[in-house]
Amino acid sequence: MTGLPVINAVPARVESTTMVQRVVRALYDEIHLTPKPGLVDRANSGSHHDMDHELFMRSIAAIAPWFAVFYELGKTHAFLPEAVQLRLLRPAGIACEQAMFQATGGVNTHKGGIFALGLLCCAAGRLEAQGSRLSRQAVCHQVSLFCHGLVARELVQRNRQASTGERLFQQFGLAGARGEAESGFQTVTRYILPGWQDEACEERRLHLALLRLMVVNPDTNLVSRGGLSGLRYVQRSARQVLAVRWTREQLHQMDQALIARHLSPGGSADLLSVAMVLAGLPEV
Ligand SMILES: CC(C)(COP(=O)(O)OP(=O)(O)OC[C@H]1O[C@@H](n2cnc3c(N)ncnc32)[C@H](O[C@H]2O[C@H](COP(=O)(O)OP(=O)(O)OP(=O)(O)O)[C@@H](O)[C@H]2O)[C@@H]1O)[C@@H](O)C(=O)NCCC(=O)NCCS
Ligand SMILES: Nc1ncnc2[nH]cnc12
Repeated sequence: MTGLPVINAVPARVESTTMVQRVVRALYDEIHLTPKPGLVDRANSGSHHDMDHELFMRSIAAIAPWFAVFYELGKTHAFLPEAVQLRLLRPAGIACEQAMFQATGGVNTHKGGIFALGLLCCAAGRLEAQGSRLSRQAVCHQVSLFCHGLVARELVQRNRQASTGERLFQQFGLAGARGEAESGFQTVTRYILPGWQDEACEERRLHLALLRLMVVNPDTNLVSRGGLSGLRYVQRSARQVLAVRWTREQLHQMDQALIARHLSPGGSADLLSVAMVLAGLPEV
């Protein structure tokens, strides 16, 4: 691949048409959403001392062009077995992570987002090269086929504990981003998309989806920062907010509570971007 394709930042309010544009739009919409309990947004840095809104914008600009690469790799290898696709994708995924780290001075802003959204772009490229229509089910099924056996290969059998995810699997049996991808983003398709239209207002729709994700997602970020008690605290807090006709003030109060506990549901932020992309696809 000579050079990187130019991806213009999606102008505000332009309806995304391609999967790559949907993904880049979702990354911008996620960081724009404010407030987000424990997470970086336009108001504050949440529970992060090493990143802010501007750093996320720099990170998105650096990784955005790579989603077209992931899409093209899906097209190029569309007639190879799904089982080899992740191995063929990973070098580009790691190169994209390096572009992120270069843009952020070594801070991990979008590692999970690159993995999840990169897989979605690759799945879309494969399906479109095969002449198939994109649907939520078809794209998620492709991702689960790409990642079949990933948890067993990389987490169960792994004895060295290199990364956060690998350590947390050994300690708590949580499969993190790998398990979510291998399931075909089941947390999103089963618990978030069915109620996507429960709120008419776009901002409340995203807040509702994020709160619901915090209730159900076994977020390894929360566990790496606060153990299982940290995860349970966030799940309980989100459930309490959802029990009433919540307001932005309640979200702000939850934000302050998570910041005080240094808790950040970064995995749920990534899955919110996944949900935005999938919600834009036809169901079948
Ligand atoms: C496959 C990998 C991406 C797995 O990476 P890792 O071994 O670290 O495993 P996980 O921790 O499970 O996942 C990494 C990130 O995924 C997000 N995440 C966490 N839980 C979930 C979940 N249940 N579902 C989905 N996604 C989840 C999370 O990312 C977000 O949080 C990060 C920012 O928060 P912070 O607390 O500051 O994070 P740090 O502590 O700084 O992170 P560490 O550096 O310490 O880990 C930010 O990344 C958000 O995105 C998890 O951090 C990886 O091993 C891999 O293979 N990468 C190569 C790329 C690739 O293969 N691509 C192919 C397709 S393009
Ligand atoms: N807004 C955000 N804050 C912290 N971590 C994140 N990971 C993805 N989006 C994030």
